Parts: sequence; C-alpha cells; structure tokens
Amino acid sequence: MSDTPVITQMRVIPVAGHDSMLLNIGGAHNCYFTRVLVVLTDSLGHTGVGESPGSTTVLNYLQAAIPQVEGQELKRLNSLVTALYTAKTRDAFSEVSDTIHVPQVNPEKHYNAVAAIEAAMLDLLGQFLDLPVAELLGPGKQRDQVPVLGYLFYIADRTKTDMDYLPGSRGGHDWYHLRHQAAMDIDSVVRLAEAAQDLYGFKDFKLKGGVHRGEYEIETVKALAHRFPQARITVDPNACWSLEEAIALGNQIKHLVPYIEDPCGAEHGFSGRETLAEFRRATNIPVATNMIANDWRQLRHALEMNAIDIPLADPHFWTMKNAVAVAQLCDEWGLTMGCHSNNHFDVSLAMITHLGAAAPGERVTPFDTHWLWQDGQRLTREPFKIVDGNIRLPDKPGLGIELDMEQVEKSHQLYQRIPNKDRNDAVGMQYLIKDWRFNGKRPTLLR
Ligand SMILES: O=C([O-])C(=O)C[C@H](O)[C@@H](O)C(=O)[O-]
Ligand SMILES: [Mg+2]
Repeated sequence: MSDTPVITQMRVIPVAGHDSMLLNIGGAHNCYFTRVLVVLTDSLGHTGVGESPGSTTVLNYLQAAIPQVEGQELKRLNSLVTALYTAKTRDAFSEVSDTIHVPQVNPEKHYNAVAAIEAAMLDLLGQFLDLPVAELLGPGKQRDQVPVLGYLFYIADRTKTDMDYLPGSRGGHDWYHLRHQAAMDIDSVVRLAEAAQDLYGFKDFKLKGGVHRGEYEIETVKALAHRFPQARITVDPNACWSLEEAIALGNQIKHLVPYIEDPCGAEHGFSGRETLAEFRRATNIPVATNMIANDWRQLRHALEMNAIDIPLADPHFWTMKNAVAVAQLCDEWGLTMGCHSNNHFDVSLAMITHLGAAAPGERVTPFDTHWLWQDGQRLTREPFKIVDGNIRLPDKPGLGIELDMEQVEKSHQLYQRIPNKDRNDAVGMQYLIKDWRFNGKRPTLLR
C-alpha cells in the first residue's frame, strides 16, 4: 500500500464573532456566538480545517481527541472517524446534553466535534489528491453552484440591553445597517428580506418563527409571499405550535409554501415524529426537520412513520460524509434533501457548499445558512460569496479555503474575553421580559 501524508499536528482553536439580537424559540441570540476550529497540519506541510459549534463540551472533546488524531495517515480517515464515534468516547463527552438552552440544535453533542475533524481531514486529502472535497463525497461533484435561502429572523431591540451588540453603520449596503436594528413587525421583516435579496440575490426565504403568536407569523409569511411572488417561502417555529394549531395555521398558507419546518413536536404523550406524521396527513404540506431526524436511528423512525419529507442534514450534526449519504438516500427514495444551519464562520460556509455540490438529484432544496448575519467577519482569506442566491464552488483542491491566521487570532482573543462561551439565548431575552425562561411550547414573546 502506498503512503499518504501523516497528520503531524492538530490544533483546536475556539473563536467568537458578533451576532445580532435574533429571536427564536430559545430566546434572543447573544451579541457573541462561538465556534471551534480544528486546524490540522500534515507531513507535506498542508493545512486542513474544519469548524464546529462552540460549546465547551465540543471544545473539550476535540482537545481530548488530539492524541487519537496526531500521527494518523490521511488514508485512515474513515476508520479514524468511526473510532471517534465509538460509544465509549461519546458517552464521556455528552453528559451535559440535557442541559442545553437551545434544544433544537444539540450544540453540545460530540458529533459536532467529529464532523470538524472529518472536514479538516477531507480538506487535507483533497489537497493531497488535487481534488475538491465534493469529489471525495458520495457520488462526487454534482454541481458547481449551491442554492441557499435568505434566513430571516425577527430582531429584538438591542438598545434595551447593555450587551455589546454592534450598532451597524450607514453608508454601505442597507443590509449591513438593517441587520442590527430592531425588526419586530411584518413590514420590518419584509424590508430585511428586500435588503438581503438585493445584496445576495436570494430566490427563497425562510422565516424563523416561534417568536410571535402563530397567526402573526403566518401573516408575515403571507406578506413575504406577496412581496416575492416567485420565491419559495417557509417558516420554522421549532415545534412550538400544538398539532391542532399547526394544522390550522398550515392550512392558511398551504398554497404559498413548498414546505413547513418542524411545525409541531411532542405533546400529550405523542412523539414529535407522531405529531408531524399527523400534520402531514391532515394538511398535505411537506415537512422539513432538524429536530427529529438527526441521526440514522431517528431518521429511520421518522421515515417509517411518514413523518417528514425533507431531512435538513447539517454536516455538523452528521459529518460531511454522512450528510451526503442522507442526500443519496433522499435521491433514491424520493425525498428532498436540505441543510440546517447555526451561526457560523466561513469555514462552515465552505463545508456546506461542498456538501451541496455533492448532493445528487434535482430535489435538493436551497440550504439554510446564517452567513448573511456574519458576512464581513472572515477567518479565511476569500470567503465564498453568495451571488444570485447561490454559492459557487471554487475550482481548488480540498475545501478551497485558506485561513487568515491574523483574523483567527483576533477571533480567538474575542473568545477569551467574552463571559459566556456556551449558547444561552435566555440571557438577552431577560432584558426584554423579566425572569424569562425557555418553554418549547410557547412562542418566545408570549409570557
Ligand atoms: O432551523 C433551525 O431550527 C435552526 O436554525 C436552529 C437555530 O438555533 C436557530 O433557531 C437560531 O439560530 O436561532
Ligand atoms: Mg429548524
């Protein structure tokens, strides 16, 4: 067997960036978000990089994995990733997963860490083979352009807090100002969508719901659909509507939306998979999820019950290779593939782009990305761009990105300074509503 490069060093670098006061069922986004970079060096001197959500658990897991990764040959990628998934290691690092404040995304789960290691190894392997990562995944590269949607949020008024939210500045594109200002009503959200579309050319939009009462969010969807008649608009209340409410609300917009994301969840002794199956049967509206089909076992139950049409296979939850396997399964079984997102930097932007480029078939729905909220805070020299609602895959080996270590260092320094390293959207929310506490069954503002 011939040799492949050996991983000589693994660095784990926690980083932080700025965010707007975006509302969701978990509360209000903090003024800072955190991520972790995995930076691998190989014996040829190449650098490979991956990004994961920034919980302390994931950080600890990555640091503990260093001895398992250093010294490995790149050709052992598959067996190394499998070993990192072993139950023994997993159990040691997922103890706190029940305490998370944003239950819809599981940022503390170990698989986020494994995914970042896999991405960095794929990056190195691609550079060694002189191939883009998309060529190393599943069926290989299927497309050069990956469509993404405009991910809209209601935005709370940051001036009601003493947190370090950025004020935004006038003089550049409107989007860069508006994304920092309160947008609590329908008109403001439509205005946000207009600015985002003007800058990024989005063809489609998703509204993060679970904030106002459901009726108001449906009115917002209608207003967006009226303003952008060609767009595919959807809404994601993160399962906070009851089944009954979800059916009533869904029926109002069934002619306007291509799908609804996690309209309802577990209630009255029924699981989220059961209520989503009932929702689908009652409304005939396709269902997307990032809440009840995030691993093979969950996906199997969701499909057996006919609960979903669109698994949003986030490569950070699944790893890039497994997310492409989900895409292949969708293609073969007549499902639609999509991709969930959290706040992220430009390394994750590259990861989702290669995933989208390798997803086979026509039924790939535009991917979620939070990049529009972070655009301008780069860690790589040339972040991929969203143009006409698409991200173009560069003609470069590996992930096709190069870290800018000065930017990484600044972002790491910011991480060191901030008090809250783990996501907790209740903190900001408590400035708006005294003693606010998470309740997955009540829209954020209804207290
Ligand atoms: O589709 C989703 O459920 C998400 O994007 C989850 C995220 O946590 C989103 O709610 C957010 O960023 O607030
Ligand atoms: Mg969702």
